[in-house]
Amino acid sequence: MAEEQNSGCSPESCSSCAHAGSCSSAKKDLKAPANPYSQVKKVIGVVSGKGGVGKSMVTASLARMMVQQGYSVGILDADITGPSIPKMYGVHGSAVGSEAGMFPCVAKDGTKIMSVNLLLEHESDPVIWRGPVIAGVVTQFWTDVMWGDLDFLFVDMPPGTGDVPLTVFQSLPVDGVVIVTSPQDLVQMIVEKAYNMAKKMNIPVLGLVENYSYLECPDCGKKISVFGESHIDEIAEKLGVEVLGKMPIDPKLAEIVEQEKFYEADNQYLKNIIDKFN
Ligand SMILES: Nc1ncnc2c1ncn2[C@@H]1O[C@H](COP(=O)(O)OP(=O)(O)OP(=O)(O)O)[C@@H](O)[C@H]1O
Repeated sequence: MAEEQNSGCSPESCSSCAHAGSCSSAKKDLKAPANPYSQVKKVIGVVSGKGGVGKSMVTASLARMMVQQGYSVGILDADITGPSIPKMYGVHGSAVGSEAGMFPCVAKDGTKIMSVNLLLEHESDPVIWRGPVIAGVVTQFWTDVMWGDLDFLFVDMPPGTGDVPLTVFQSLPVDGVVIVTSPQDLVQMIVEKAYNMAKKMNIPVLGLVENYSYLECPDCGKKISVFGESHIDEIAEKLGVEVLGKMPIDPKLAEIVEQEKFYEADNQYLKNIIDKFN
């Protein structure tokens, strides 16, 4: 249905319009206010069209890289039903709050983390909430958490294009998204879904990261394409975005996650991204 619009004005010039506030053609800003104790310079979303591609691994790797560059960094774990960030960093305490809001937990390398796992009585408690409740909690991680001064806040999104990514794109001032994928069948369609969602929401796509690209034989150095040949370069070209990195299956990274010591990780595969964030 066509929206009523005052003649002679356009939504773009609302601020100087005498009808501002009453005109239904005005674009509604659904952004939620950050907690007054948060000054976040850049919000970067990490998304994937489907689960299990190593999105949390990429989120934590990006965060870690920026910490290594001397930036102050936070991770908002928006993967409410499958949170994995705190465990990767060996953070198991309960987040505490004051009247002004919640304090994020701080990992050994200074990364600030907020995740539903830091609020549950037992980490193994399942979160059995409806979509809108989950989306509300993610918004509260922005409005109620006192992030302090951050250069970068990375948002680890749940896979897919459901309620939570929609809420994050609408409610948080996301500066850009990184799309994570793996070299498998249907990858093009899945990447395009994530890409199209970001585009529809006017969020810049910073580029694509391919995870599980290959496995390097420890004896002869040969690269084995465990999940088949990569098509990421063709997809990136078609969409007009950059390939930011290709990550192999790296047993060292898997081990550091297993040991819950991601604060010591040194992921060299995504270094090209640093310039993208500055
Ligand atoms: N490149 C890699 N090398 C070795 N292990 C990896 C790599 N990427 C991810 N993993 C491991 O694979 C498992 C799944 O990764 P991760 O939790 O990042 O997936 P995810 O995409 O966030 O999952 P989901 O989207 O389903 O929540 C983890 O144990 C992680 O440590």
